[in-house]
Amino acid sequence: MTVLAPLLKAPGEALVALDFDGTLAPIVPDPTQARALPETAPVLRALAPKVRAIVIITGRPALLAVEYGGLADVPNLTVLGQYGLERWSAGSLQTPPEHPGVAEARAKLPLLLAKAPEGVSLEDKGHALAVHTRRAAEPEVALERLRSILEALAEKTGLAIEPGRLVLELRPPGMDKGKALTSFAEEVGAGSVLVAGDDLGDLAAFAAADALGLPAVKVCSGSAEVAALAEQADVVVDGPAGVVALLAELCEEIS
Ligand SMILES: O=P(O)(O)OC[C@H]1O[C@H](O[C@H]2O[C@H](CO)[C@@H](O)[C@H](O)[C@H]2O)[C@H](O)[C@@H](O)[C@@H]1O
Repeated sequence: MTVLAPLLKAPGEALVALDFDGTLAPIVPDPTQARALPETAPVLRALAPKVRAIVIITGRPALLAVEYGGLADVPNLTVLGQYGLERWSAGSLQTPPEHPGVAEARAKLPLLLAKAPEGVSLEDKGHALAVHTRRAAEPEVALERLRSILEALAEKTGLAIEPGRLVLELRPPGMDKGKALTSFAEEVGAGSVLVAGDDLGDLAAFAAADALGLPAVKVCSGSAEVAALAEQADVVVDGPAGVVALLAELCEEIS
């Protein structure tokens, strides 16, 4: 029996919830160069009319996920960006006012990062600040060295630390992918859910999928970098190519 069976009893009620980086877009050294695999948008366009809704829940700003995914013309698609703070659908973006701690952290970070190893970079997402170490010579070492500095800054500015794949983000507290998934599933009246992710931030979405009490399929986009998500998954696929293949299979299985 296919792992997709929980969705196939009433596929028109299924909510398909997808992460972006590492799940639809292969991980690359430079965050500005990440792009969804070219098969992604066509598969989502074909799947959209067959399911209740498709939602992308991402740490990225919603507009960037739409742009980097080539997703602007996918029908029935909502993008919840910045871990659920932002919402994009049908070409329109809702975004909240900036948390005051972000401006404070933005002002302090250049000095704090002045002595960071070469290759450490800052991604300013407006609502959050991400410190990346993937391009450092020793990425894990650099990340550990920065952890206590960034934790202290988060505490001082009222922000939360979001750990990810060779990244530590300072972002407003209070929202996470689990809360975003729960409220969206309730809003659309989902009868089942497929949730796919690759990183620690997706653990909350996996837990929310369990807590909804609906038939659910939790998909881990596998990598050597994150073990915790695979342990919670119903199925581990081979990175973004495996995710898009599974979505194509779902599309085909729904007659
Ligand atoms: O929730 P997601 O869609 O998974 O976004 C999480 C963060 O992903 C991005 O960083 C990751 O991908 C980069 C590009 O492949 C990679 O260079 C980096 O090492 C990864 O951590 C993104 O840059 C962040 O803003 C997202 O929050």
